[in-house]
Amino acid sequence: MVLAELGGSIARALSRMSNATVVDEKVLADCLNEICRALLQADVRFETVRDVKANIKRVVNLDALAAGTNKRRIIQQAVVDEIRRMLDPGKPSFTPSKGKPNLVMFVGLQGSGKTTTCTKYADYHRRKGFNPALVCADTFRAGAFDQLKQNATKAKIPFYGSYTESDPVKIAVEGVDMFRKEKCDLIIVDTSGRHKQEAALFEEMRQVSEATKPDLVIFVMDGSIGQAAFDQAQAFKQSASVGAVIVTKMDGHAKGGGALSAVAATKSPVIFIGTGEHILDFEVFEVNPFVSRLLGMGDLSGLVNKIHEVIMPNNQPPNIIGPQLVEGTFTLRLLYEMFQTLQSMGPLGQVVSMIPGFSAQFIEKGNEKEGQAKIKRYMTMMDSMTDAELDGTNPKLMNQSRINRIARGSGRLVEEVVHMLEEYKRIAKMWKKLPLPTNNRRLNTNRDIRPIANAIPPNMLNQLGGFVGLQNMMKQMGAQSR
Ligand SMILES: Nc1nc2c(ncn2[C@@H]2O[C@H](COP(=O)(O)OP(=O)(O)OP(=O)(O)O)[C@@H](O)[C@H]2O)c(=O)[nH]1
Repeated sequence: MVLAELGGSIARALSRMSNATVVDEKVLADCLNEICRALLQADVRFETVRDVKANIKRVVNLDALAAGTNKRRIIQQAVVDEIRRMLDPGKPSFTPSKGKPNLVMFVGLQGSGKTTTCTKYADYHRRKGFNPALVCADTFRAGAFDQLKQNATKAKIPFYGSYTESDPVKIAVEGVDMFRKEKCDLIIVDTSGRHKQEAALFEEMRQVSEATKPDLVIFVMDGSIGQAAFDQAQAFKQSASVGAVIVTKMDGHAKGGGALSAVAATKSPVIFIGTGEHILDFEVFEVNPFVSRLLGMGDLSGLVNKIHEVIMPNNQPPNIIGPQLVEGTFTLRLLYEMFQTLQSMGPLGQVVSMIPGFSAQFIEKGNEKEGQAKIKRYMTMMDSMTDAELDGTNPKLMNQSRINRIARGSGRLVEEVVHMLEEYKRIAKMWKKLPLPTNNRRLNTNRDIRPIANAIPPNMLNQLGGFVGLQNMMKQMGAQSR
């Protein structure tokens, strides 16, 4: 089960519970069983799943809830909180700060994706304004230096290594000295891996670490090993004072959820995840926005960041979050305009899951072409709608004869129109649920929310209750500023 499927299964279980006529013990038990099954399938440890279930049950005591309490919302919140808790090590990581000589050492087993990840990490920080450099202290694997050299050259990042020197400590010290003199503010040392955890590997890591004194040791781990990540992360943490973890190969692997929760259980913070072989297949990992995206609840701050950071380097954020909300209603026209903007934005997969209502499954990684085609199909069907239908707020408007006409007009099947309308209703429902503003004026000047407010069109911002409304909404969605 890939991550998107795990998120989809949990979201479906919640939606079934939400749609039940009466929420009683049986409905709650069915919902929890379904969620536990999905977690176990993603290779989350049995003990963790058992705790997740027990904690939710403790919070949601249906008998003790006063009449009129919104049980659905309480269950949903309890589930979201528990998934977040499961992935949260409760410990922040060291983060490099600009202008200081930050030194970061990468460790991990052979083939975990360490060398590839070093370059992704360097490139990510360069885009954030750092001046990074790479040192290849992997003298164990023949070809390691060539690989780093190739990656670094492609990414235009300075590198240091040697074909002849066999002492990793010597190379590390020389490389670090050289880049310190060149005033690089993020020096990344790639160390050797081994096929398995063994004394020689840990001894080499200890020596390189002692000689260079890194500010942070990052352990790179292959996410496809699932819950086995617990033992591996624990062993590295104890032997190499690991301060942060990067989990790779989270694309298309069944056990990613298990790996993430297992690492959290060792109280090591996961700071990034690798989602492919390309240099940009690299995502910041923060628990709250990650869980929101996983469950199709969106991640507005991540979305705006992405727009600023990668897709629109000319500083002109596109109007993706909502061209105009008509009297607070999420209409088909709004969805159409959102699709229009999305189509002009290039790589879709990562971005789409940040929009509330779209899960990672809407456009799966590696299936972007199919995702594009789906959006095109939806838009063709919407092109056959009247203005009244596109702007309509009455759910009964779309009767059978209108659906038949739209299918005929767009050359698509009736079932496809029905399916598109169902998707629209689901997304609109999610938007309706976005927490609404309160009048807390004290929060008016939070500069972290300002860039997001700037990226949202004025009419939309008004609908959300202005700056303060947006601020409250982001807080309640659990989004964090980055
Ligand atoms: N699908 C996928 N492949 C990845 C990811 N990260 C790395 N890889 C691939 O995994 C393989 C191993 O990566 P390397 O960077 O060579 O691994 P390494 O840990 O440096 O290996 P050693 O230098 O031998 O210790 C390469 O083919 C990478 O392209 C990822 O996030 N997703």
